[in-house]
Amino acid sequence: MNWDDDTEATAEADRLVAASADGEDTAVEAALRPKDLGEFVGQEKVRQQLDLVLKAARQRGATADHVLLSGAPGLGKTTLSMIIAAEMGAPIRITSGPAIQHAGDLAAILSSLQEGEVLFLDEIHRMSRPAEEMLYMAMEDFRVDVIVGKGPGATAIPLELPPFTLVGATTRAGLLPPPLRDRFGFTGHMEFYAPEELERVLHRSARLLDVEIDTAGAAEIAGRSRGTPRIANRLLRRVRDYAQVRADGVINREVAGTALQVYEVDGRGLDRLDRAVLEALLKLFGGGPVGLSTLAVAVGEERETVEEVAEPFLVREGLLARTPRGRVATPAAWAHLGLVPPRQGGSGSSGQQGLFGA
Ligand SMILES: Nc1ncnc2c1ncn2[C@@H]1O[C@H](COP(=O)(O)OP(=O)(O)OP(=O)(O)O)[C@@H](O)[C@H]1O
Ligand SMILES: [Mg+2]
Repeated sequence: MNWDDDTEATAEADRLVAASADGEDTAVEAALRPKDLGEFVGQEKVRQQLDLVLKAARQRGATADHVLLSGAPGLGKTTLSMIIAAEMGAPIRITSGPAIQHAGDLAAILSSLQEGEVLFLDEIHRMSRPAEEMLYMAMEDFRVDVIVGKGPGATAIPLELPPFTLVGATTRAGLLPPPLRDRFGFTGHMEFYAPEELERVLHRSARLLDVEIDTAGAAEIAGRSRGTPRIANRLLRRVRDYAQVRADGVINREVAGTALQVYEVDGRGLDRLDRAVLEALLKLFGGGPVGLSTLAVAVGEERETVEEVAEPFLVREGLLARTPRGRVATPAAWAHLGLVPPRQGGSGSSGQQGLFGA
């Protein structure tokens, strides 16, 4: 089993720009979740495809095919699973891979499903092996074998299940065994959101939270939200606090910008840790290449924290590259911190090339 994302979650926990949910998110997210496909912002492809899958099933009066949703944390997988149930007019049962360690746990859930019910299985890549194998048969034949007894006397009692729709969610589609992946009729890959889409999310959330925000204010927050609605909504709540205490309650560009400066989230969504990593790389190591361990010591963080918490976003933003010789800053990193890269030594003609040569 793969438990390695636990370290990441702990190290991430106290960050304002963490993509994973914290306690406060969990409390307010239910209120901010779009309730149907029409309200769900962005993800045009997945939305259109899903719309067809669900409409066709409804027309046939059938249960929808199993759906797999994959994508980074906070992009709307849980939200979409609830929308699927709502669109099908079906009840939804919510559980997760780590909660199902024994095949028996899964058998209990499956055998109590109603016809047409949506079973949402979050973090499906973290299910135990025996449960996974039981799921294969349940998905394909709507049947499970319940094993009674132990050893040579054990018998398998077949149990018919009502047709149901499994909606699996994973942040790591690559970790799913192919036989499991193949049993989904439809796979939706969730992408990071464009700034304009996040602006729409923000205007909608502001309306629900009853706070006034103008176009420029929403744009300011959207640009710092790392392509992720969950982060956009969290930043909105912090900016709302600032607007309430220090301004007249209205969120405009200046209020949003100043508030996020207070919380150390910069114009591109980098926080203190991200900037510390970049600054060390540029100022202490001339832009690299430098080894991960050295870089971690320089910023006073664990190796894993730098690698799993800070780097993925820096790489995605094209600010940092991981090369076989070590970590290297890109020209965009120098520009972002307002620094000038040192002239490369040697022939001169190798210039930038030297920075990226592996
Ligand atoms: N397309 C969207 N339109 C509007 N709001 C969205 C959208 N996607 C996500 N959100 C908001 O972002 C928050 C996080 O979404 P959600 O919980 O569905 O993410 P997730 O992909 O399930 O994350 P995780 O991987 O951590 O489980 C929710 O509060 C939801 O309101
Ligand atoms: Mg979720």
